[in-house]
Amino acid sequence: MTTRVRPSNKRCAVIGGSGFLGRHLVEKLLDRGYSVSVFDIRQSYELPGVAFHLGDLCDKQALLPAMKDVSLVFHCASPAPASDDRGLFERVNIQGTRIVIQACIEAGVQKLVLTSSASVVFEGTDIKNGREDLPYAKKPIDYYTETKIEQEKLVLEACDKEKGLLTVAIRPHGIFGPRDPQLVPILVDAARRGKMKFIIGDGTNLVDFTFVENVVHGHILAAERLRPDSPICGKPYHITNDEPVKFWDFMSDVLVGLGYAAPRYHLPYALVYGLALLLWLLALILRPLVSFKPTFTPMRVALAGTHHYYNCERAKQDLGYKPVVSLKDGIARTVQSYPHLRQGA
Ligand SMILES: NC(=O)C1=CN([C@@H]2O[C@H](COP(=O)(O)OP(=O)(O)OC[C@H]3O[C@@H](n4cnc5c(N)ncnc54)[C@H](OP(=O)(O)O)[C@@H]3O)[C@@H](O)[C@H]2O)C=CC1
Ligand SMILES: CC(C)=CCC[C@@H](C)[C@H]1CC[C@H]2C3=C(CC[C@]12C)[C@@]1(C)CCC(=O)C[C@@H]1CC3
Repeated sequence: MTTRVRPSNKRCAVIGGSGFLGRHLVEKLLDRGYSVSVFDIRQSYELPGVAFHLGDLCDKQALLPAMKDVSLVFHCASPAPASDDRGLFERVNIQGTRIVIQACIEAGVQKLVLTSSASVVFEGTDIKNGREDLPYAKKPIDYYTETKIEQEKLVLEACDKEKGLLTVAIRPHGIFGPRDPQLVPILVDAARRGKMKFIIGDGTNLVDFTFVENVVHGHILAAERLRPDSPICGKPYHITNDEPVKFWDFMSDVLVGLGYAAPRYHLPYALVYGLALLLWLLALILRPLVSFKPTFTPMRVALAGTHHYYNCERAKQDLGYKPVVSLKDGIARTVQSYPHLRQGA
């Protein structure tokens, strides 16, 4: 006779646990006494108390062992937005998420916390203090966002008290912090190539950037409050630093902190957006002959030149969320963590 071990509520799995956010989440979960299984396509570190399971999340048979005796699953895996590969995003974020949900049900997992994105409502035009009830973008800015929308819908619709699976989605925005492979490295690369001299637009557009430990805090609060009788079941939550900042001030603080000059010269938004669109079209037409990846994509120009900041009152009310690290401290800790990206290093 086989006895099924009752999943302990301190055993969890982190899908995407080798990534930037995933690893910070794993570290905090360990601090809080959880034992953690990581499921990822790669292993990027080793830590006592963490069991790694390597595989593609689209493969249910590979996923199931990572969910054995686990009551809580965090799903924070996704291909990087910069890959711009529609087929890959659809396979991993949509089909793969269906498989994650099926695996959770089969393995008897009780709670699934998805890392979604605040960008699921962003269409490239201003969002000021956006709440969770804004409609999903009808024209998402890229394939990544298009598939993040479908992914979030799938996870929230899977919330079913009768079947015993409770779900919630966290929507962070502009995550930054130590070990981030995107924001600071892209910025420094642009600065080193002399492309960070210009401010797109008048430089007053406000944006949310969120220190990674605040994003982790939001995930853990959501997981611990997810119960059959709680109002959070099947809902999305914005998690930000709750300190909207001028996009170009944030970029300047990071650049200056690393020893680079802050951007100074203004370029009209419409001109840069038009040029980025032209370059993107050119890259598309020439793709069979030459492959080049422009730094200025329409999506990046929209992110750099519009307001996009979000209200996180719902998370404060329902999750008891409050950022644990201020923007100023987050920037200082981030800058300190990249000695190899300093000017002259
Ligand atoms: N960074 C940000 O500013 C924001 C991120 N998010 C969301 O947060 C989550 C985490 O992002 P972040 O930590 O930045 O991303 P990372 O790329 O650092 O982490 C994602 C991890 O998932 C892995 N992965 C990708 N595809 C698969 C697959 N098919 N099977 C198993 N593992 C896979 C990646 O491996 P590999 O690196 O080899 O691809 C990587 O280790 C994502 O869902 C993202 O959409 C939301 C808002 C903002
Ligand atoms: C708030 C939020 C969603 C941030 C996302 C992070 C990235 C998309 C940005 C990180 C570095 C940024 C950057 C640009 C656009 C947006 C980022 C990629 C530029 C390409 C914008 C145009 C420039 O002048 C150069 C910038 C380099 C850095």
